[in-house]
Amino acid sequence: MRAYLYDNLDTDCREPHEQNPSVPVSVEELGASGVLYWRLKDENFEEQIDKICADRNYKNRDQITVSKEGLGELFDAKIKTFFAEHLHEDEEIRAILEGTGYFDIRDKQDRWVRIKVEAGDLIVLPAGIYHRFTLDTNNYLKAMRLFKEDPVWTPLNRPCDENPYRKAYLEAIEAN
Ligand SMILES: CSCCC(=O)/C(O)=C/O
Ligand SMILES: [Fe+2]
Repeated sequence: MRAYLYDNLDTDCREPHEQNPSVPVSVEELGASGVLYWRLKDENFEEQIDKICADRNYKNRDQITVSKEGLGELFDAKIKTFFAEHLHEDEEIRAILEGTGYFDIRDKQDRWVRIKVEAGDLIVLPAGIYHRFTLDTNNYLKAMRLFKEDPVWTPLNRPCDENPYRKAYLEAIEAN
């Protein structure tokens, strides 16, 4: 995982969009926005996932392959939905199994922070954070999705500042 400020240029979102000079963002800084990160080791990948699930009460899981082959005729629509700025009323928890991609999150100052993920990364975006996702130019990512309850994925597109989960999120990071 590597995170940095996004350059905001209006070009292909699958390009790195790293500012020049780069402005790196640390795991601690991501933590200030409520984002959690673990690097999972190959040797006991499943055990580590199981422990995080037990500790954080994640009861369900499934897998998604974000690629033309994996999503078939839904690919273009899904890619568009993933990259529209949105929030969820639950945590978004993704363990990357194969491939690479980018999660962009809005930091406390409402700047885009780009998080490059690869196999072995587990990332938790808190409920209420504005974010989006895109593949990179490799066009392939396979992830395990973890859920506290039933596997539902409902994006609420920005603006939804009056949403109670958005308000709770802002209060939590202010108190942080
Ligand atoms: C890498 S999983 C697909 C993207 C997704 O589920 C999501 O919510 C993006 O914000
Ligand atoms: Fe999302």
